[in-house]
Amino acid sequence: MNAHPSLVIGEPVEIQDTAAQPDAMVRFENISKIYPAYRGKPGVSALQGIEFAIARGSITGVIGRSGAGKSSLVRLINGLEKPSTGRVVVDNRDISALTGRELRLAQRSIGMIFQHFNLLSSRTAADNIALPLEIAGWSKADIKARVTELLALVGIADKHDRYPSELSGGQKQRVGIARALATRPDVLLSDEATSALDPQTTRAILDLLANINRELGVTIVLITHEMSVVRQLAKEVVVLDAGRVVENGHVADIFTHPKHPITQSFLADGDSLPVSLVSRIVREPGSHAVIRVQVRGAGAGDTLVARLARELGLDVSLLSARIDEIGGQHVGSLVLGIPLDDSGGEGAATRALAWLSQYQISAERLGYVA
Ligand SMILES: Nc1ncnc2c1ncn2[C@@H]1O[C@H](COP(=O)(O)OP(=O)(O)OP(=O)(O)O)[C@@H](O)[C@H]1O
Repeated sequence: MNAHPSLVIGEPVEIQDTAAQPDAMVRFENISKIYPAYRGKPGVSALQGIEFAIARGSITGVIGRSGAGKSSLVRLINGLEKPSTGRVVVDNRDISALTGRELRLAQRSIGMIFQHFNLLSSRTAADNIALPLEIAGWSKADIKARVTELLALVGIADKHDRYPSELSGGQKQRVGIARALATRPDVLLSDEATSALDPQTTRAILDLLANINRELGVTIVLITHEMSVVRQLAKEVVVLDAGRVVENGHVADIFTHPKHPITQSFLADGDSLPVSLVSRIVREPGSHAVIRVQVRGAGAGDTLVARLARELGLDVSLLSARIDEIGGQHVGSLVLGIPLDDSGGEGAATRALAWLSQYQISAERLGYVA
């Protein structure tokens, strides 16, 4: 029933022979999570019948609408929450059974990054990164060496003595990533880590996470409500709805043949790009700047590319186009390639963005293609 043998999802619940999954880093076994009634508030059944595994070294996206149970699922992985039924096995240990010192030790091998970074404002970047090492009892000399290494790894070696208030959102998240990796975890949990960042910075942070996965072999579990984030980074995706896994498998399979209405609705959100195009978009200047234009209304986009090309005298390429009819309106997006100048300058792309903005057409720069 599943496209990928390491992901086994129940609906109805299919109990996996765990011996057949020697490479599972995280295994959810018959998990449910019920938050009990509290001070007159009714109990909440946040997760039911969760049964799947996350392969060692993989990048798995967990996507769902608000309240679907994503944060509950991720807090079960690092033992911040206990399941109401079932076990969560991380690196062959039942983390749900651990308490006290044993749990704290296990948590050192599971790093986490957050939407709002969760840095201490009174500490410099270096001292924020040092914190988990201080707690783990490392010597001052070892901490100093490790922090220098981590700052370089996340590309902010020059921000050692900066306070969070002196850093951009992307730089703060780099500090958060370095802190999460400090104790050399096997698993990195990302809870909406790019939701507060602009598209360009999001892309840079996702590239950094991809490098970390490739170079350090860290298993990444990525919680998000944005399909574009899953599409850019994850190889596997798990779609959650109302506490249940409704679809899972390879990202490319799920995106080309979404079966569940929730998955289809994520794809219709307008931020979707063909997988083949996403894999071509890079951050370093290539031959064309890539600009996504949102179009809306009768005949949306029909003449836009031709007008843009004619009025600005540009050789505009249409890299992708998607127009849906929603409630009788045409809504969609065009992805355009605008050639860089001979010297690699972005004058043409800047003029195109100004032209679009003059007509109140919303547009964003996604990166470059070679
Ligand atoms: N500590 C808690 N006590 C009671 N109910 C909770 C608690 N944490 C989460 N819930 C409830 O459990 C359900 C799932 O919440 P959860 O935060 O896991 O979803 P989510 O997909 O991460 O949502 P969001 O994207 O809004 O953060 C929701 O109905 C939520 O109100």
